[in-house]
Amino acid sequence: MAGRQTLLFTSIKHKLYQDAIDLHLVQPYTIAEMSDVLRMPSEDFNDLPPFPKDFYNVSKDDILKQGTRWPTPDVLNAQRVLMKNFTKYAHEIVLLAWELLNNHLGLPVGTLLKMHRLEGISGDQIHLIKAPPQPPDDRRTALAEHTDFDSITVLFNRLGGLQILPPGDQAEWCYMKPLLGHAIVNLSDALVKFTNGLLRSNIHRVSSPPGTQAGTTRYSLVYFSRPEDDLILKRLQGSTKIPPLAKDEVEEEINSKDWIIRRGLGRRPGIHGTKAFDWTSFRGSEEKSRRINAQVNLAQLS
Ligand SMILES: O=C(O)CCC(=O)C(=O)O
Ligand SMILES: [Fe+2]
Repeated sequence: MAGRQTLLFTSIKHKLYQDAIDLHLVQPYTIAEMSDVLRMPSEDFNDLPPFPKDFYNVSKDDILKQGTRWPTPDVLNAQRVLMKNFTKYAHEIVLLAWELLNNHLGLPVGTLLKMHRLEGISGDQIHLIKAPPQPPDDRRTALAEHTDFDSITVLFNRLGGLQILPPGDQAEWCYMKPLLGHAIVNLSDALVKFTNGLLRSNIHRVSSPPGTQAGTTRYSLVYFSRPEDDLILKRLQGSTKIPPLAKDEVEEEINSKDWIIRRGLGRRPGIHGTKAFDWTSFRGSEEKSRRINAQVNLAQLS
């Protein structure tokens, strides 16, 4: 873990890395063809929109043939075996993280794992991003500041550009340098809910890659692990480390599927009209995660 409060794991060495590279090798041919399907509007409403890039999401349950089969471009259908292997290996990393966190939090054995089973129906996704080089006079943010709306994100990058914002009001953005043979693991918003803010969501953004890397197309391969669809996202029971709710606090009753839809589609003007640009109604756990008005006893993290 790269810091108790940041709760961002680096250094998970795994045979998965070769699969990730294999998948990257197909991307130059695939993403360009797939990209129009899920294009998102700008997330950055106060500034220039992030620099244009292509991305595409592939559902775990579709790839494992256990859920909805989505219309898929031929170029992706040809890679189903590779995607299936990648999904299984990425999920193994996620299970390892659950074991570690479950122990760390003192939860009953298997609590987190049972909420994120490979065979459980969930919003887990492979997320492919292709970001072209930006001109030297336009090195604006490529992906705006955000937290991920999942439980854990496993991230394979070969180029730099990912930056994280540590906790605290004086915090400054730091680059995360990708290490060969390693994945980066971010903790995300569902864990903030499950632990009532004890674990923080990693606040991150993507800038134009540093130095000479800025001249190269940047591919990201991401696995989003999400709670199973029917689970209600609330503070978990059974750990003495997870802080109690505030007096009279009532948690909202929302299941994982509806929460994902709210976070994922909330910013699409085609669905929500101008309300889509009301960032505050769809944002993640930034306030709790920045710990500026910390209500969480950080000593409990040890
Ligand atoms: O490309 C990256 O390094 C990060 C991507 C990311 O944060 C995301 O897709 O949510
Ligand atoms: Fe992200």
